[in-house]
Amino acid sequence: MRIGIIGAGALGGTFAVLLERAGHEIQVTARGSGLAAIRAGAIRLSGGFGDGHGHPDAAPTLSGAFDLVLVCTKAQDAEDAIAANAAVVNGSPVIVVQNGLDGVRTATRLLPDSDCFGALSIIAANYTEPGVVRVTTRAATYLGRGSGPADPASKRWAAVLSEAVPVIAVDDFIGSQWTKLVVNMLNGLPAITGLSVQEIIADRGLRRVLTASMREAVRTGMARGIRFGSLQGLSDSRLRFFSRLPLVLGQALPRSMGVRMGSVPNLGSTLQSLRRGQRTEIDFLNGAIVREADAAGAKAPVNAAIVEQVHEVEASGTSIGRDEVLRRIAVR
Ligand SMILES: NC(=O)C1=CN([C@@H]2O[C@H](COP(=O)(O)OP(=O)(O)OC[C@H]3O[C@@H](n4cnc5c(N)ncnc54)[C@H](OP(=O)(O)O)[C@@H]3O)[C@@H](O)[C@H]2O)C=CC1
Ligand SMILES: CC(C)(CO)C(=O)C(=O)O
Repeated sequence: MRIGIIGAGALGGTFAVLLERAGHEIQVTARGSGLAAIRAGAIRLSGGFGDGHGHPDAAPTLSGAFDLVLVCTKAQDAEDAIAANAAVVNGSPVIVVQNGLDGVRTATRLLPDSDCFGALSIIAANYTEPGVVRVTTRAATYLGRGSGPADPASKRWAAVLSEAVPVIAVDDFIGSQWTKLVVNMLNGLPAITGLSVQEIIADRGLRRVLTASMREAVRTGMARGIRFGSLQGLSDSRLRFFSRLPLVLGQALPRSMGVRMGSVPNLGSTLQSLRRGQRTEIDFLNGAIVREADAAGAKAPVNAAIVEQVHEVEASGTSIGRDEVLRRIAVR
C-alpha cells in the first residue's frame, strides 16, 4: 500500500519505519531539521520494536494518491497540518494517531470525503534528535471510531497495520479516548518538573498529585456521562472503583501503569515538546478535563493547576522543582 504520514515525529517516525519494514511504500511530511535529517539519511528507530532504518520519501506536504494516511501531529497542530494536506488527502482513509478528545472530529470536519478513524497508542516513543526515535515502551495501539462496537473498516485497518505493529480494533472509541486521557495524566508532572514518568510515580508526594489528577479525570468523565472504554486492563468498572478510593489506596493505579511501562525512562510526549522549545499539548490533555468539568458544572482544581504550571514552564523555559510543585498543589 502507499501510506502517507503527516508528522514524522516520535510516533509518526515509529510507524514510518515499521510500516516500511512490513513492505509498504511510505511518504512522510517533515520540516526543517527533521526533513533535512530524513533526506540526508533515514529515520533511525531503536528500542522496543528493534533497531531499524526507514527511508521514506519526505517532503513538507504529501503528494500523489494514498491508500491510507496517518496524522501523527500533536493535537494543537492537527488542524494546520491536516488543512495543509487536505487537497491531497481528502477522500483517502485517515487515521488520527493522537491523544485528547478532538482528533477524529477535527479530521472529519476538514476532510469531508475521507473515512476518518482514531488511534490511541500506548507505545512510549522518544524523538531524541532530528530523524531519530527511541521506543522506550513497546505496547499496543487501539483503533476505532464512534461509540459502538468496532466496525468492519476499523477491524480491517487494525489487521493491515498489525502486520507492522500491534494494533487492536477497539469498541466504544469515544469511551476509550477518555480512558487514554486518564492515562495521559502521566504527562503533566514530567513536563513541569523535567522528571521522567517513572520518577514521578516513584516519588511519594508527586504520585499523590498524579493520583489526584487521575481521580479528578475519572470523576469528570463520570459527571459527563462517559462509560470508559477498555484499554490495557483499564475498564469502566475498574476506573469507577478507583474514583471512590482514598488517594492512599488509589495510588495503586499509577503504580501499575509504571510497572507496565518498564524501567527505560519515559519522558512522555509533553516534556519532549518542551525540550524542543515547542508549545505543548497540555490544553488538550489536563486542559480538556478542566473544560469538561466546567461543562458538567464541576471543578477540576488539580488539573487546572497542572495546566497553569505547564504554561509557566513553556513561558519561562525553566522546570519547577518537586517541592515547589507540592507546595502549590495541595491534595487530600
Ligand atoms: N510520543 C509518544 O510516546 C506518544 C505520543 N502520543 C500522542 O501521539 C501524538 C503525536 O505525538 P508525538 O509523536 O510524540 O509528537 P511529535 O511532537 O514527536 O511529532 C509531531 C510531528 O508533527 C509535526 N508537525 C507539527 N506541526 C505540524 C504542521 N502544522 N504540519 C505538519 N507537521 C507538523 C512535527 O514537526 P516539527 O518538529 O517540525 O514541528 C513533528 O514531526 C500526540 O497526540 C501524542 O500525545 C501517544 C502515545 C505515545
Ligand atoms: C502513553 C504515554 C504516557 C506514553 O508516554 C503517552 O501517551 C504520551 O507520552 O503521550
